[in-house]
Amino acid sequence: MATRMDLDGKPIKPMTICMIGAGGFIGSHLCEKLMVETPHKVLALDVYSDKIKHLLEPDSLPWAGRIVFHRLNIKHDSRLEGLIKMADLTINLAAICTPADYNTRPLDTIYSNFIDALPVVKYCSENNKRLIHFSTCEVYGKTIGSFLPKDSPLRKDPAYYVLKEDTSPCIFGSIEKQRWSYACAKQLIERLIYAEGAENGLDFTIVRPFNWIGPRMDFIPGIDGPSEGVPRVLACFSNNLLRCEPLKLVDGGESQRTFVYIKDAIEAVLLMIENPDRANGHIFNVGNPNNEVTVRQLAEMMTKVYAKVSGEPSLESPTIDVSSKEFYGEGYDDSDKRIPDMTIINRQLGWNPKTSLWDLLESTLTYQHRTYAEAIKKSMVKPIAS
Ligand SMILES: NC(=O)c1ccc[n+]([C@@H]2O[C@H](COP(=O)([O-])OP(=O)(O)OC[C@H]3O[C@@H](n4cnc5c(N)ncnc54)[C@H](O)[C@@H]3O)[C@@H](O)[C@H]2O)c1
Ligand SMILES: O=c1ccn([C@@H]2O[C@H](COP(=O)(O)OP(=O)(O)O[C@H]3OC[C@@H](O)[C@H](O)[C@H]3O)[C@@H](O)[C@H]2O)c(=O)[nH]1
Repeated sequence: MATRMDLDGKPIKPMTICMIGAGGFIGSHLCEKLMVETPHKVLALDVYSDKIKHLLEPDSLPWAGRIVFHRLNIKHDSRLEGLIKMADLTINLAAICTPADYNTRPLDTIYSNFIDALPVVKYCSENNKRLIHFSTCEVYGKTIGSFLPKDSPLRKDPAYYVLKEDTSPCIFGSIEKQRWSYACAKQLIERLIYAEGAENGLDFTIVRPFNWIGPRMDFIPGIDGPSEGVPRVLACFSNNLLRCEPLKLVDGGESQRTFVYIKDAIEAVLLMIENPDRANGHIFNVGNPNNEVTVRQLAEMMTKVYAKVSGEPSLESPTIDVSSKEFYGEGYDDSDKRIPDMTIINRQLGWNPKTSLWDLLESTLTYQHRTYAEAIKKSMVKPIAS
């Protein structure tokens, strides 16, 4: 492998990375990228390894020995500090991060996103180790524009909705709207990390992902996850399409999101890993401002793309409305609009997303169809009554 150069033309020394939550959606893509394109070593920590099995076995893989899986729960495992000490850099991805949990399991959500991350920050700070911590675009909460009258012309002014790391406020709903338990816990851990940087010199980077999507995201209920489980929207809609059911639009599907392809986003993370002088001390939005849709438009586009990749006709009524109370339960609330400002990541790392929403849905739904269609068909064949 040729020596890799950083953005300032300096050779990059191979490093050891302690990746917590390596077995999840983002972790699996990051591990893959690090194994295929770099000489870095990964200590991969998670309670699950299914999504990175293809990187761990067989022993004949070209990167064998550069990735080692440690099955552990960071809530209670004395090996954590030792593994952080063995590494040059720690990346913390571990979290409960599906909205269906925020209002129904608020304690687990707060513990997972704040309390369980505390020792990771502490061990990094005490041992002078660099930390890349995964936060979320949800820390912005609702836009300022959402509080303006519906017909206010100011709603069209980007100053009222574009989300900027260093100037936008964090606006959450009331305490009984437990949806915000996640965003609030993430915000407090960001503040703690920032304070460790300011008071104790911790070298940190905070990542705020804006709806990264792609293969291996979450699970398909009843196939590789619980039948009653509610994953994030990509997997919910994929599940509906695979089962030829209408896609459920929560509260009319009016909320807006920008979606970025996981492979584009992982490029940004690799730049952070390999350019510490440019990434340390920064908070980065990572998203694709050009891929904005309402959830209803997402449903319509996914329906069209799925018909194309599966060769199956779409339903006559491809969507159905459902209230948030019915779908998520009491205490749900929503972010209205999420457009990331890209100035800081562009200036520091020169990163820009490349893939259009149509293209990323085409590759992702091709994967979903190839991976799940047969299993779904089998699960839907009802046993004949004797
Ligand atoms: N995917 C996105 O678009 C997105 C958006 C915003 C923020 N994020 C943040 O990025 C991070 C990763 O997200 P993801 O989409 O890969 O989620 P994910 O659920 O697929 O991955 C999280 C992983 O962490 C592991 N984990 C959780 N608690 C653990 C513990 N106590 N000990 C060990 N492992 C534990 C889980 O088993 C899982 O494999 C999270 O912090 C999430 O909040 C993701
Ligand atoms: O079947 C569904 C699922 C979801 N939705 C809607 O689709 C939108 C997106 O829902 P997602 O489940 O992807 O989650 P959100 O975008 O709200 O939050 C996510 O954002 C960033 C991360 O921190 C987390 O991964 C998650 O909190 C929401 O408005 C939700 O109400 C539907 O209309 N139908």
